[in-house]
Amino acid sequence: MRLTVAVSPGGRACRDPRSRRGRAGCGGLDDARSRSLLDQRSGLDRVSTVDETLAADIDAICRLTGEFTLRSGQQATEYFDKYLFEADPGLLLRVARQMVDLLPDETDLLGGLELGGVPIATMVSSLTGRPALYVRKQAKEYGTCKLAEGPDVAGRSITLIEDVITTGGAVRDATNALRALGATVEVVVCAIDRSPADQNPLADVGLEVRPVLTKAQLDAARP
Ligand SMILES: O=P(O)(O)OC[C@H]1O[C@H](OP(=O)(O)OP(=O)(O)O)[C@H](O)[C@@H]1O
Ligand SMILES: O=C(O)c1cc(=O)[nH]c(=O)[nH]1
Repeated sequence: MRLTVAVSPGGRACRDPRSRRGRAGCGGLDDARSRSLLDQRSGLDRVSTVDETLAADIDAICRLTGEFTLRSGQQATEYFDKYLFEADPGLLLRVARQMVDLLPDETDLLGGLELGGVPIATMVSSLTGRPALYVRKQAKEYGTCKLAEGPDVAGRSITLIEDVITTGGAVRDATNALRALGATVEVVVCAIDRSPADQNPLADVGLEVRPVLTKAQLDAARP
């Protein structure tokens, strides 16, 4: 089943993405229809295709249990292996389509964070026609010596594209680095936000987090 709904722009601060995502059955998305919906993206009203089983499908393929050390140094008994959805072309496309609706209109560049944000940013770039940027953890030490690979970032508005947010540390580092290069960075769109509910882990750097899926949604989607 495919549903089409009208939504208003905004992110974690001004709308609850849960309100437009459910759990019950949904088949594949129609390419021509989605393209035509994307073409309508302008102004304040957006029309989205709701993917009702995305949370369940992502959870089923990505959630691992065990003992994991996270990037932040935290210990966890669960880990969302984003590469398991990114390596699946259908799932990657479905996540990217949901991200399209979360993008601020003023986005100049889609900044995919190394490594897991890169394939997502590339897919979103392909869907929207907006250029991608590939943001390294550290600048290369040879060749162009760039941290952000792609177009020049000075004076551009960059929306960050991330796979998973836990503490927000990786996104904070990228935000600070890009701002130091002269970019405007105000929003991060992520596939999975597993940070504590109802807190913005990036409020300290003035960044709005717009998740496709939260940990609570993934928990709720479990059979
Ligand atoms: O919000 P944080 O506490 O910073 O944690 C989330 C970050 O940790 C992972 O990075 P990692 O370096 O493991 O990812 P990669 O495989 O994408 O390089 C993930 O891809 C996020 O970038
Ligand atoms: O915090 C992390 O490092 C992290 C958590 C997670 O669930 N998945 C991931 O790729 N990284």
